[in-house]
Amino acid sequence: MDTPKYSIILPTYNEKENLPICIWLIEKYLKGISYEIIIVDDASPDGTQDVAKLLEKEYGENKILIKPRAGKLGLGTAYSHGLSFARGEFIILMDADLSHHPKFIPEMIALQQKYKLDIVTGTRYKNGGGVSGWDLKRKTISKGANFLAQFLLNPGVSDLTGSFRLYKKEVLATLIAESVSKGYVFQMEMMFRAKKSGYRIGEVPISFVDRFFGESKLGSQEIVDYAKGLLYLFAIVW
Ligand SMILES: Nc1nc2c(ncn2[C@@H]2O[C@H](COP(=O)(O)OP(=O)(O)O[C@H]3O[C@H](CO)[C@@H](O)[C@H](O)[C@@H]3O)[C@@H](O)[C@H]2O)c(=O)[nH]1
Ligand SMILES: [Mg+2]
Repeated sequence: MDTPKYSIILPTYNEKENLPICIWLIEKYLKGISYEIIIVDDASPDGTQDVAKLLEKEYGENKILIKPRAGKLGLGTAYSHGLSFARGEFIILMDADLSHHPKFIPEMIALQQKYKLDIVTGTRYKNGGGVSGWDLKRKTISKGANFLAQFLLNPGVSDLTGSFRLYKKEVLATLIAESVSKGYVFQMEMMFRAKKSGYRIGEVPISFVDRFFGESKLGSQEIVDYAKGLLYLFAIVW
C-alpha cells in the first residue's frame, strides 16, 4: 500500500459517540485523497478505544492508526505524540467531536496547493466563518482569548486559538520543538511562532458547531494556563 499524503491527527478523550461519525464524514469528503487517520486516545474511561478498534477493523489498519497513551496528558502533547507516527507529507489537526466538519479539509488542501503554503488554518473570525451553539460565557472566553493574543502579540492571523489546521509536516515538527505549551494554549503559541518565523499561512473560513455528544474538556486550569502562556510569549517578544 502507498504511503498516505495526508495524516489526520484526531485527539480523543471520551468521544465514543462522535468518533465513528467523524471518521465516516472524513471518508465521505476525502474521496480520492490519500490519507490516514491517527487516533491519540488518552485512556478515555468511556471506552473510546474499543470504538476506535472497531473502526480500525472496518476501515483497515493502513487507514486508521490507534496510538493511545496511558492517561490524560493534554491536547498539545497529543498532537506531538500523533505526529511521531505520521507518514504523510502534510498533517491535519482537528477535533474529533464534530465541531470541525471534514467538508472544510478539501478547501484547506486546495488553498495550500494554490499558494504553496506552509500552514492553512481554519478561521471562525473572518470572511463568513463563525461559531454556533456556544453560550455567551464560552463565546466570551474564546473571543477574549483571541482578542488578548491579537492585542499583545499582533500576529496577523484572525483565529489564533482554533485547532482546525493543515501543516507541512516538517513545519509542524519545527514549531512543536520550539513550543513550550502543553494544553489548549498550544494552538496559539504555534501560530504566533509560525508568523514570527515567516512561514506562509492561509486562512479558510469555517463554521464551528458546538458538540451534541459529550462535553468540552476546557476547564478553568486551561484558561489559567492560556493566560500564563500568553504572558510568557508577550515577555519573550518585548
Ligand atoms: N488525547 C486527548 N484528547 C483531548 C484532550 N483534551 C481534549 N481532547 C480532545 O480534543 C478535542 C477538542 O476538545 P474539546 O474539549 O471538545 O474542546 P472545545 O472546548 O470544543 O474547544 C475547542 O475550541 C478551543 C477554543 O477555540 C480550541 O482551543 C480547542 O482546540 C477546540 O477546538 C476533542 O476531540 C477532545 O476529545 C486530552 O487531554 N487528550
Ligand atoms: Mg469541542
